[in-house]
Amino acid sequence: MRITAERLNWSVAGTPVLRDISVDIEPGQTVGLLGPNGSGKSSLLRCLAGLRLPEAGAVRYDGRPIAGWSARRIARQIAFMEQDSGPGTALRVADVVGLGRVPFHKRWHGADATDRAIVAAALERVGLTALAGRSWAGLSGGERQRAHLARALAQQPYGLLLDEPTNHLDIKHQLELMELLAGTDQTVLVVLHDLSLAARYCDRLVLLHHGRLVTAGSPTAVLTADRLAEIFEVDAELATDSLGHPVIAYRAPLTDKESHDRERPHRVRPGR
Ligand SMILES: Nc1ncnc2c1ncn2[C@@H]1O[C@H](COP(=O)(O)OP(=O)(O)OP(=O)(O)O)[C@@H](O)[C@H]1O
Repeated sequence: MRITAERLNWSVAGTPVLRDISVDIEPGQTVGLLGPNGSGKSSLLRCLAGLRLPEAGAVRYDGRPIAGWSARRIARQIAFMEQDSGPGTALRVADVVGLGRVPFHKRWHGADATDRAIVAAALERVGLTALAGRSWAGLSGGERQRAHLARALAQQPYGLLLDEPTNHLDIKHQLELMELLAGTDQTVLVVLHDLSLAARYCDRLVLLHHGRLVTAGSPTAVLTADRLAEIFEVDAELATDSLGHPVIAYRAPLTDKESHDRERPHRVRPGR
């Protein structure tokens, strides 16, 4: 599925959060959404998931504008895994993952054998089969994160929108998650703070700053030492490891002055 944001603008109490953002994610691509804290990544995902109504612009799935679509209709197309979301109830893990099947239930009907098989397969895919019967409340942060991914997979969506899904995951599970995302033929937009993971696993990267799109393109085109200095305010070195994977070594945070001294014309400033 192609997911498109077309000149999106969204603000809170008159303060612009997203400014004229256009992004086009081709079917089957895994795209990393990057940017410093507060740059608008979660807000953009929420607009793309139909949870925020942009003041201007459009969100399209396969070219069709989603304005006015029901939550159920959207949930049959895309799954959205939010940051640190959780039912916070006494549900079992399998019940939480089963919530991913709700958009497909017939009216007044609960889960059937097909739903249960899909939930079991999703739990297996994230390595949580053994915890299916456990109470949600007792899960660790990383287990919850994997269960949320299983819920999103159980939706069998055409598109996946994931907000920092590697939070709480140990390194093995981070790599497994990224391999799953890179290997799926679903369209994926994933918010990541780990720039090395993003560079290694994503087909393309989209970089936001102060609610604006700075650039979008291949990892090598987007992640340059100058951009890391100007946008993320760190002094960093980009290299390739012995396996050929891109790695970013951080030398130090930059002071405001040092970062401004590296400023280039493409730097996005608040209020412009
Ligand atoms: N509902 C809201 N009410 C008030 N301010 C909001 C709301 N949603 C977003 N914002 C503000 O908009 C800006 C962008 O927030 P957003 O959560 O999209 O950033 P982000 O890039 O996902 O940040 P982070 O990396 O810290 O998760 C922030 O300054 C945030 O405080």
